[in-house]
Order: sequence, then C-alpha cells, then structure tokens
Amino acid sequence: MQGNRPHGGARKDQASTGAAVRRSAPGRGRTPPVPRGLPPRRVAAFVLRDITDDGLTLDDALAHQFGEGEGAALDERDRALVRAIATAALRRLGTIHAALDARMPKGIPAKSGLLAEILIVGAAQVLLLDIPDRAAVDLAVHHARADRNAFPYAKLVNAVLRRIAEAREAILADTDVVDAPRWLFDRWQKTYGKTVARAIVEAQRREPGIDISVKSDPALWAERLNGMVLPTGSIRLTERTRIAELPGFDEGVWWVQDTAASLPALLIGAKPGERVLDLCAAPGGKTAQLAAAGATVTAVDRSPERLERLRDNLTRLSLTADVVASDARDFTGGPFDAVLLDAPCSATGTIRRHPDVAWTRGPQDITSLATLQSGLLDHAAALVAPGGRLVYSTCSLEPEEGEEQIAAFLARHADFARAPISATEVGGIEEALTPAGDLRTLPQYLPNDTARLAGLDGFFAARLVRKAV
Ligand SMILES: C[S@@+](CC[C@H](N)C(=O)[O-])C[C@H]1O[C@@H](n2cnc3c(N)ncnc32)[C@H](O)[C@@H]1O
Repeated sequence: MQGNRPHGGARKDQASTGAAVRRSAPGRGRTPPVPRGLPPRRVAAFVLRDITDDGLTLDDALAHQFGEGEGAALDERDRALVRAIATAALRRLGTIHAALDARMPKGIPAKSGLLAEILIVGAAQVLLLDIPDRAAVDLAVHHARADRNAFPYAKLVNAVLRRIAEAREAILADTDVVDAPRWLFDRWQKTYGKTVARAIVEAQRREPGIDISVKSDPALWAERLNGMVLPTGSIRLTERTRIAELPGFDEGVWWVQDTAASLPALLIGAKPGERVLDLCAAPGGKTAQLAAAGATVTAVDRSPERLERLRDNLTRLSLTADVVASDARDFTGGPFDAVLLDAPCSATGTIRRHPDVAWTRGPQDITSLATLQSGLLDHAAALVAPGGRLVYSTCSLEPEEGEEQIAAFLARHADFARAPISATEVGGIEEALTPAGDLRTLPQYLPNDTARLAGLDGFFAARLVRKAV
C-alpha cells in the first residue's frame, strides 16, 4: 500500500508567505501573456489550497475564489471547469499523491509556492479529465512560471506531468492506492474489515448520480424525468442535467435528496396530523418528507442561513412547517408524537458526493461530534411523548456517531427501547440492517452496472420508542 499523505512537505513555509503574496504572484516582475486556459487552473489551485490548508469545504472554497480576484472574472464555463478539476482532484487525491510521490522521491521542495497545487491540478486533468495532455501540461508549466516561488520548478512540472501522462493506465489501475487519508481508511478497516473498507473507498471514487424525492407517484415522475425508481422509492436520474430546468421543479413536485438520506424520515412513519419535531432540520430534505406525509412539523436548526434555505425549499414545495432558529439543546416544547434527530456529524458517509470531507476532517472531529451528538440525543429524548418514537440518524460511517451512540443512549435511558427496523421499510436492502435492528448503509450498496447509477450515501439510523407510562 502506498502512502497517501497530502503531497508537499513545504506547507509551513508556503503558508508563511501570506495569502496576499501567494495569491497574486507573477514570477520575477515579468508580465508574460496569460494563456486563455490558465485562469481556471490557477483558481482551481487556490480552491485546493483553501480546502487542504484552511479546511474550507469545496463549496465554500469555490464561493470564496469566485468572489474575488481572478475567480470573480471567470465565466460560467470556466467556473464549471474549476469545479470539475477540484472535484476530480479531491476524489482521487490518494492516487494523485502516489503518482507524484513515485516521480518525486524527494517530495515538494520547501518554499516552492503553489507548486504542490499546480502539480495536483495538472495531474487531475491528465489522469481524470477529458483534456488533452499537452494542454494540461503546458498550462501547468505556464502556471509554475507565473508563480514567484514555483518559477524555478517549471521544468520539473513539465517532466513529472509528462511521465504521469505516459503512465496513466498503470496509475489508474493500481489497486494498492487508497483515495482516502490513511487514518480514515485504517478506521474503516478496523470497523468493517479489509474487504468492506476496500469496497467503501472504491465506491467513493465514483461520481454519483442525482437522487430525487417526490411528494407522490414516483413511477410517473421517473418517466417524466427520465429516471429510474429505486427500491427505496426515490428516483435516480440517469443523465446529467440542470436540475432547475427539469419538469416539476418550478411546480415544487420533488426535491434533490440522496436516497439514503430519505430513509430516516421514512422510519418515523409519520401519520397525518401527528406532531413531529425535526431537530437539526436545515436545509430541510427530511422536513419536506415529514410535511409531505401530512405531519404537523416543527423544524429546528441553529443556523439562520441554513434555515433560510429550508424556508425557500418548503415554499417551492408548497409545504409548511413551524420553523425555529435555536440550538436544539435549548429548544423546549412538545411533547411530540415523534422526534427526528438528524445530528451534525463528520459526514464521512457523504464522501462520494463531497470528496473534500475526506481531506478536511480529523480523528478529533469524530470525538467532539460524538459528545455533541449524545447531548443532542439526551435533549431530544426529553421531548418525546410517552409511547412516541425517536429516530436518530447521521451521515457518518463512524460507529462512535452511530451504533455506539445508540448503545450508550439505551444504557442511560431505561425508558427507551429499540424498535427494530425491517428490510421492507428500507427498500428491501437486507444488508443495510445491523444485527441489533438499526440501519447502516454503505456507499457500495445498491450496485448497478452503470457506475453513475450505483451506490448511496453511508447513513446510520436507529428507531427508539419511549415506553408508555
Ligand atoms: C446533517 S445536517 C441536517 C440535514 C437536514 N436534516 C436535512 O435533511 O436536510 C445537520 C444540521 O445540524 C445543524 N446543527 C448543528 N448543531 C446544532 C445544534 N446544536 N442545534 C441545532 N442545530 C444544529 C446544522 O446547522 C445543520 O443544518
């Protein structure tokens, strides 16, 4: 197995050059003409640096770079290219690091500016995108020449990227390389065993399709949307498309939601008129499911910005909920017939959709989130009416945020018992049920011969019932 640490031992030196310097930076006072394709590559390099150095999410990094300097001037096509390069690079960062390591045994030289990012952006194009090798390599060389500190390494960029292009097939076929940080892969091996951990990282390499939850009549809407109905009742689109231009979007018939993310709200089994509390609700995919089932929903989230999105989504869908901006641990009300706690988590189950997650989390995040989750669970429990249901879910693959959380909760709360989940409630996906009766989806489930139509996010969910007094 090859190492897959972030490539570039010169992080500290680079960081100390300061954002203002490194984010402009033509080399040695010259102003060579800027080739047409260079700005999006340069912006992609900054996006990657925002993510790997500053811990921004991909969406935040894109918003940051498109909001200033060279990024603000990019047209829609170039922005799409920046997103494609950054996403591909993050999805296969282990592969790219291994390819660079093998051709640069001494690693990235100190004080070499954006050299690491220039190489990653170049390698992502050469290995993964439909861009001619020559254009990708030449632009990377231009990029290095225009960077004050990467300037001396322009020839090295040329040589390394050409050698990567020559070895493309072998690099992509290397099954020893893992596209996840070592600590995370080791964790998955420990939790799920070697074979399953391998299948997880394999599934995360694939670009996922788009899933849609529909208020009613999935068969009809699958036909209209040119999609397929999944066993879970979601629709999976079979083609890449602009979401807002699809039939039914303006009419508010459906919303985008990974099919695994739709399962926790289904487990509530909301009936018309029931009082249901959705804790940690924004941007509202599960609130919409509960409201569409006819429940009287209270949706709580502590982020006012995310609640704006929830309100917008409900408005488009002509659904209603009582929306409350509050820390869930301070929320009082109820008791409720059912409470859904879709807790904040490390989101390691969503890496196939959000490949940045793999490279911006650390083991300490899992520990601190597990503490937050158990506090949220205890508070949620107090809001459930006797005889009522509590569904706890996270989009994490980590047992501390799932199975272990529920075991500890049940040990603390003798007034709650597990209400085991049956396969028929989750589209018949037997393998997603734990021996205890909880839901544990893994990204490699729901296989399909067409890669883009396979898989689902990794989710955990447990259903508990408060004993009637
Ligand atoms: C996994 S997301 C929820 C997704 C949402 N349930 C859906 O289906 O669209 C977690 C949410 O928890 C919110 N959150 C984090 N900590 C919170 C807290 N202490 N109280 C309330 N909301 C919190 C975040 O703002 C975020 O919107």
